[in-house]
Amino acid sequence: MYELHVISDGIMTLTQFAEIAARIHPFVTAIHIRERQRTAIEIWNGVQELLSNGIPPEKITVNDRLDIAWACGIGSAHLATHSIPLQPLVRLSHGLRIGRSVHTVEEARECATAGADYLFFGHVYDSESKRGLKPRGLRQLHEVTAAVPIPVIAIGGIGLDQIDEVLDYGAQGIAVISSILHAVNPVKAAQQMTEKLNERR
Ligand SMILES: Cc1nc(C(=O)O)sc1CCOP(=O)(O)O
Repeated sequence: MYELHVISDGIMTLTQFAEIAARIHPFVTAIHIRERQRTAIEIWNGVQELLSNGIPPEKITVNDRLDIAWACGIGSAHLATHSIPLQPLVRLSHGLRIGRSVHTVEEARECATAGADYLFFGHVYDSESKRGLKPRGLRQLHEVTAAVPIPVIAIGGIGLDQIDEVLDYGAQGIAVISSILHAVNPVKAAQQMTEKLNERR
């Protein structure tokens, strides 16, 4: 089953994000709070808003903060290149699904060996979030997917029209910010993407 991850944009409030999440969660695999500028208690409160809006805990992910994931009893945590190393965390994961963003084949191999459950690879296409940085492209996506035995989720500039292509290049799903959160109708966008992913199941 191909995965659809939706990530907070770091711009809207977490209350606004939780309102959108409440409407789109039936169509998505994971809802990520990725808010580098926010404090632990703000992220904690964001998770509580997601939970009280009816998002199942197993669909909620926080970036970089395994402590918050553990304390809130949610399903997963997602680490970045600047996060602490995976290996000691994996030993302590207590059933948490742990993802990791990677940007090279080498990093992908290292993180898979260290015990990551899945990877994000990007940015595949031009992305507003990575303005001025050259996208890594489909060929490198394919190299990463071929190099590791765990699911690789494509990220960066992905909308409905890119889904077929990234799956053709080996991605096991997609992760998005703008094509759902900034869509005129986020529910319709999430629904269309899920339908497209399910067609390819
Ligand atoms: C959060 C993030 N991480 C990336 C990476 O390459 O690791 S690209 C990205 C931004 C994704 O936003 P959009 O779907 O709007 O392009």
